[in-house]
Amino acid sequence: MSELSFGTPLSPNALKVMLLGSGELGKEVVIALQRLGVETIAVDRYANAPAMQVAHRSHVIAMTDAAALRALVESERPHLIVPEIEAIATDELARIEADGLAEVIPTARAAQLTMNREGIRRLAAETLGLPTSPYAFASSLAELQAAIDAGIGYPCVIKPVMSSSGKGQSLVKTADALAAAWDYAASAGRVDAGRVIVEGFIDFDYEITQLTVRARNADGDIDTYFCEPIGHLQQHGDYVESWQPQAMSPVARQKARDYAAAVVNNLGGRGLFGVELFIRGDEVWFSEVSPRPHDTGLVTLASQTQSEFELHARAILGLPVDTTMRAPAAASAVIYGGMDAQAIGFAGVAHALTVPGSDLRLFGKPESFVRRRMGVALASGEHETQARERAKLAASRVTPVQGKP
Ligand SMILES: Nc1ncnc2c1ncn2[C@@H]1O[C@H](COP(=O)(O)OP(=O)(O)OP(=O)(O)O)[C@@H](O)[C@H]1O
Ligand SMILES: NCC(=O)N[C@@H]1O[C@H](COP(=O)([O-])[O-])[C@@H](O)[C@H]1O
Ligand SMILES: [Mg+2]
Repeated sequence: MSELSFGTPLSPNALKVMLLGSGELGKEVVIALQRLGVETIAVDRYANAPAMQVAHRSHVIAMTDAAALRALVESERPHLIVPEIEAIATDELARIEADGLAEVIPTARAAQLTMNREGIRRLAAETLGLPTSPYAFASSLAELQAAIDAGIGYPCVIKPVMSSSGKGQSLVKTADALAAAWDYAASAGRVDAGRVIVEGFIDFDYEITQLTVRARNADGDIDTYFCEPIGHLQQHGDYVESWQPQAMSPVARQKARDYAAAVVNNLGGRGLFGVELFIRGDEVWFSEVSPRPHDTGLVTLASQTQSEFELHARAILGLPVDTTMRAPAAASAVIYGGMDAQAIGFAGVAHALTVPGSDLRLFGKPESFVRRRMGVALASGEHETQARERAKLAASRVTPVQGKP
């Protein structure tokens, strides 16, 4: 990489970073960048998104619109472009990178491959030979049925190729539920690409996110760094609780690191990656990877010396990183909106924060949905059980309400 020079925000020598996607994860990345004197530009599909509330300025565009994306990058001329969500015109990012307009984090190719489940699954399973669930892709209900009949079988998991946080995802146990799953994938993904992945169901003991960082070492070369494994619980394909560290057998722990390294080193570039893995005994399956901070990694705000957001900021800026923990254990528990309403309030915040070792993030999303993540409770503890109990107790004390609490 060419050396990035740090300057003064809002001046001609500013080091400028543009986030594509401005949710809760981007908000923490912006805060980390601001602390290092970086000028930040937050972009999303709607106004007053969380990261927009802390960035120097913001823009509302359709990020899947290649022309709109190009025009914005040409007018802002950021040094780095940081994808934050799974709904971006990544082919245009590749052109922007090829034209030398800006550097895409971690690389435009990584953004392209991971934005679509087909790209990353074929890379991991077919190119790198990592164990994954059995899978097939389908562009019609008939193709989907044929793939299941040809060997995937039931139960299986059906997901739109472009989606995240479980949007459009179904667990299908019998053939009569298939048509509904196809329709749901088409209507509820982040982008309707008219295509789904169907995966054989893996009956795992537990699942983890292996946060892995590609960052410069003291000699200026890129090294791979691992965080302690993060265990998590998912409901409807969306995370509800996470904790760190997750206890693992030595064999599974080493496989997790090996698989994570294989994937992130193929994707290349600099930054933090969230590698999702399923574990049963000493067996490990690769599931997917985010080439950016991961929602389950919100726990690192309470557990690590440098949170996953600080690690991402440092890595992309070419700075050294420290992946050690600062607490014996920590946990996070999600706070959902629980209602469809604009500008909701939150009751019970002070009571929540009386839980020992607890902390809170309220994201400030302008609109709530029943299953929209609006905040997260964090807690440190002596061990996993204590940290999880504390985080869940703190989260349960925060009550979303209409209007003012
Ligand atoms: N093949 C599978 N077998 C068993 N469980 C699965 C399978 N695929 C997905 N799941 C469950 O559903 C969860 C969400 O799946 P996945 O990570 O693919 O969706 P996502 O929409 O990308 O979610 P996110 O953006 O939150 O990572 C997984 O963490 C796991 O708990
Ligand atoms: N699993 C990926 C993930 O958690 N992404 C995070 O959720 C935001 C979208 O939230 P929204 O759907 O509530 O707008 C994204 O912008 C990102 O911060
Ligand atoms: Mg996932």
